[in-house]
Amino acid sequence: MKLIASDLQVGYQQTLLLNVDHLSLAEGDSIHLQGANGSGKTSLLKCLAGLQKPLTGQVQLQTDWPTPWYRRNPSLGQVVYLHQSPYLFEGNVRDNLQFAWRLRQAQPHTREQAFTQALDLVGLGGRELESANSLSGGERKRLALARLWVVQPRLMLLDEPLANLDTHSQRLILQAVAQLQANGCGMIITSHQPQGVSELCQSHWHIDNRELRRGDSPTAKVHSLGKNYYG
Ligand SMILES: Nc1ncnc2c1ncn2[C@@H]1O[C@H](COP(=O)(O)OP(=O)(O)OP(=O)(O)O)[C@@H](O)[C@H]1O
Repeated sequence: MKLIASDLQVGYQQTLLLNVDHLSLAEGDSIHLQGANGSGKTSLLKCLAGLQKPLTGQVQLQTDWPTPWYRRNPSLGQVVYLHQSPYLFEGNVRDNLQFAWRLRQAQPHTREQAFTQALDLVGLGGRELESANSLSGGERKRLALARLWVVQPRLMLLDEPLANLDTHSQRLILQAVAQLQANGCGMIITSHQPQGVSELCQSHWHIDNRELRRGDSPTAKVHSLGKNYYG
């Protein structure tokens, strides 16, 4: 599975934030996306996730198998965007996982094990029945990641998952992300804190002067991105 974007212009009405000639995100890729505040990182991730329309250009999802007739949106449960301040559903912690489970194509008998694993991974084990609204900001982010882990997407777009977290929560989040990555999930992760994220990622992209560039070379404009491009 691969997301491919070409001739993309990201922005709002008359405001152009970012030009991208061509990019791809495939399973197994891991990319750290950086850029100044307001440079358009969130907007780019939203365009890639299909949550926002680019000004021009298109984003396509390439799969190795046909989408079943009953699945109107082929990216549902396959490409997941994690918001900076994740939205949690009304109800308890378990309800939030239950919702995510509907998007997972897995045997029903594996559900309880998946829930337990997901909550243990983010340090929320044993708190299934607590109201999601009563969780702290850091715990909410951790639950959102557990929810994402339950889905087991093929591609994920993580928007500042470490922002406003203490070091314990950051470590738990990075651990869960690393496990998804080990399962082959491709990812773009934005973070102003390179510590921990840089080590996880094989590629570094940087938004500079409205262009997407390789982080280690401000002159190398990104054309065909992904694992192979960077060798
Ligand atoms: N719905 C919107 N309508 C108009 N402008 C918007 C909208 N959403 C974001 N913007 C503007 O687009 C610019 C880029 O925002 P975006 O959130 O993509 O940047 P970012 O690189 O993720 O920033 P940060 O590092 O602060 O999270 C900002 O100036 C923002 O005000």
